[in-house]
Amino acid sequence: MPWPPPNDSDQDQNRPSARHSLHISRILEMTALGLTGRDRVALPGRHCSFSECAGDISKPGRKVPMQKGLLIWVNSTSIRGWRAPRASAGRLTSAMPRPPTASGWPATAMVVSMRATPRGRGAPSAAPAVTPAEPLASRAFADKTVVRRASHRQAPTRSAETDPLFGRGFRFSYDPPSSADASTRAALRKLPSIIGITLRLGYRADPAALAAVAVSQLVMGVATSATYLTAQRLLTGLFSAAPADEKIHSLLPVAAFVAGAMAIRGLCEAVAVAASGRLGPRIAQMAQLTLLEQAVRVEQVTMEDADFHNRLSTARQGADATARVTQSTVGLCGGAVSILAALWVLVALNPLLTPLLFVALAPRAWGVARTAGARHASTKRWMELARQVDLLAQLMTHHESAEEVRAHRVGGFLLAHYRRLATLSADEQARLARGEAFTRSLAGALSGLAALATYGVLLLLVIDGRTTFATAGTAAFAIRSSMMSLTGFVMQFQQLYQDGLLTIEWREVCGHARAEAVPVRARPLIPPVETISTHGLHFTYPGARTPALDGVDIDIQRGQVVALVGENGSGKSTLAKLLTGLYLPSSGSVRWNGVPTTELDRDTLWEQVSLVSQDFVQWPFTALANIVVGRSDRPAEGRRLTNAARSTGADVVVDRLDDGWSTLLAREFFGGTNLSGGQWQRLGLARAWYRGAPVLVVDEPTSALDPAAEIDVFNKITELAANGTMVILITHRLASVARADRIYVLDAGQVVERGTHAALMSTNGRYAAMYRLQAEQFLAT
Ligand SMILES: Nc1ncnc2c1ncn2[C@@H]1O[C@H](COP(=O)(O)OP(=O)(O)OP(=O)(O)O)[C@@H](O)[C@H]1O
Repeated sequence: MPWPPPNDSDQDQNRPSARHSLHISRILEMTALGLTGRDRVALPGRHCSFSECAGDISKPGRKVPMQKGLLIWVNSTSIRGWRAPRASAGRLTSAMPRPPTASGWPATAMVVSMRATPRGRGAPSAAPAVTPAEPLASRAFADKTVVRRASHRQAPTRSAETDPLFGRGFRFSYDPPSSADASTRAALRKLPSIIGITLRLGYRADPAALAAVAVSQLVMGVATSATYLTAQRLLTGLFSAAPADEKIHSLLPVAAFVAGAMAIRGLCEAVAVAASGRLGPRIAQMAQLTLLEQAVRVEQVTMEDADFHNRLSTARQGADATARVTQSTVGLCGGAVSILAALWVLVALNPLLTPLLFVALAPRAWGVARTAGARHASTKRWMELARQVDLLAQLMTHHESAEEVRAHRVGGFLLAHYRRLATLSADEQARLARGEAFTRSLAGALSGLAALATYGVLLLLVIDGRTTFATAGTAAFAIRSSMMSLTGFVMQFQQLYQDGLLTIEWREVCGHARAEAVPVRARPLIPPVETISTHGLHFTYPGARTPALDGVDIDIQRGQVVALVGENGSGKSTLAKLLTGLYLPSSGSVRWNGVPTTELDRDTLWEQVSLVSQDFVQWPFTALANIVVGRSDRPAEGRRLTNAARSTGADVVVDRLDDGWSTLLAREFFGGTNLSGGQWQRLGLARAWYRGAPVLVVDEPTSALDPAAEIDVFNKITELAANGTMVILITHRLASVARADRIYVLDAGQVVERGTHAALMSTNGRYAAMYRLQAEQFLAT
């Protein structure tokens, strides 16, 4: 179907008006991608020229964060040479030709996947926008297009645009690894990189074992070549016309040499196996540690990104795979040494014979690379589905969901969805197996033909008299041996390539995590913390369309209790995370002692923070560990522990436990027990008290506490403030807020009221209304 000719609106760029100037700048921005105003673009429900669509998707004066996974179809091959747009415009992640289909899309259409790229600052800046009025349509459209693409590859798909359980949570990977990875060339190109990663890790983990492996492989190669060459001398001697006793006399040392060479080869093999067996686990351990070291340093906002999580899962597999890569590399080296030895022998015997070896080896090598590439592509594409299947299994077996699974009879429901998703996964495996079977049979058939051709040529060379029988026999022996080695080599290569791709992913994720790590700034925070303030603070979550915080100005002094109140979703917890440097502002600033958090060394900032978040961690450790983990960098201190437990009521909880402080608080382990919600909350508070930092942030600290405990905790919080602690308190219990030095009322990310309880009550605004509403609940009884 031909694209309609450009219409009048294309000319709008040439007639700028106040309204259109923004659109034109957008077009210019997109031109950086290789698009022109006349390129055709498909938006939900309509096709239009790019300039038209730019007019459609931009609202003058309004910046809308770009949607993750927005797909735009363009009939322009010029996009092949695209560059990433300017920093403000997010990042293009892939461009791939769309296959011609009967759906009316032209074969030249390109699919472009765009993703916001929050780089440490918590939110993407303005980018080529999706129309705010049509976000859901855009999403559905994106899903539909992806599913169409998937069906072209005959991969199993989800029938609906959004999954009934996970909504848009299920996506195919937008990276197109299948075509790129499933080729022999790709495999060979990546091999040095894979081996390089393993060698570097091996050198760091155990240089002695690495050296043992390398030397044994080298000696093995020499021994193998020597075996082949002496085989020729044996054959020549055997077929000579000399008398038998003379033959025996001359061939005995040769035979002894062959036996010695074989023994040395066997010994080297044993050394290689032992050394690589030691090396592999150490390499895997080092890879895991490297990944975890990077992961714990990554910005909070990146940790909440689903894509990063997917990649992290693959990378963890990649770290484990490094042990197998080590074994495969050793096996591969062994095979390669044999093949190289054979090659050397063939060159020495008759250089004409060398191409025969390549002919014999090529088909299998091709088959292996193709199969491994397809498997890896599938693993990447279906990573999210695998996680979701796993999650459903966990929900059915985990004790935390057990109650509701039974009481609400959710088991059957979950099982049905598990079956549905697992079937998709099984279908994908079956599809892969079919492809693999085809590739293998083709490679096998080609391999057989190649062997036939090889021996045929050898026979012809003998018949022609171009080579002796002994030389041909040795060549046949070398080729046969190297083909046998090749079987091992091929299997090792397949394993190595498959695991190696995961290893490459490991390295890339480590690099990504390093890039997204909380930066180490030169400017440390100098205690004591006197003030924390925000100035025109804006924050938008990556991928969100509306800001969570929209121009917040607050000021907190040392020794004050400041309360943040407001309706659900008004931005209180988000503000707390920005105040404590867990997120960085999208714009505006958060300042500690006047220094923006973006400039501060946040490790020194976090030194000053005790945090009890809404969903504080219930560590599956002992009661003692649950408290002292608050100051894990120091040995446990008895007096500090006693004070923290007494101040928060955790001592009463621990007294009732069978093993006191040593009681394991994890039902899933032997001897473990669990606590009630309120008991856990006391422990969470005790952890923060034990940490004893000068800035205390408590987000709904008493939601599960009984009334007496709640009053006690608020009294203790007031005492802490009196001793100089800065307290940021988030709660819906307004009775507890009344004593705060200052109250900020948030609504839709903005501070709408501020002041003391008395001042806010006298203004009779939103706070007063909420307070009276709560008070009436008591008075009504
Ligand atoms: N990790 C996140 N990713 C995307 N959006 C988020 C995230 N966390 C919160 N939001 C959104 O940000 C807004 C503010 O949320 P926040 O948790 O700060 O509200 P809150 O005032 O603490 O609410 P509550 O009283 O229910 O705890 C909400 O619209 C919420 O949906």
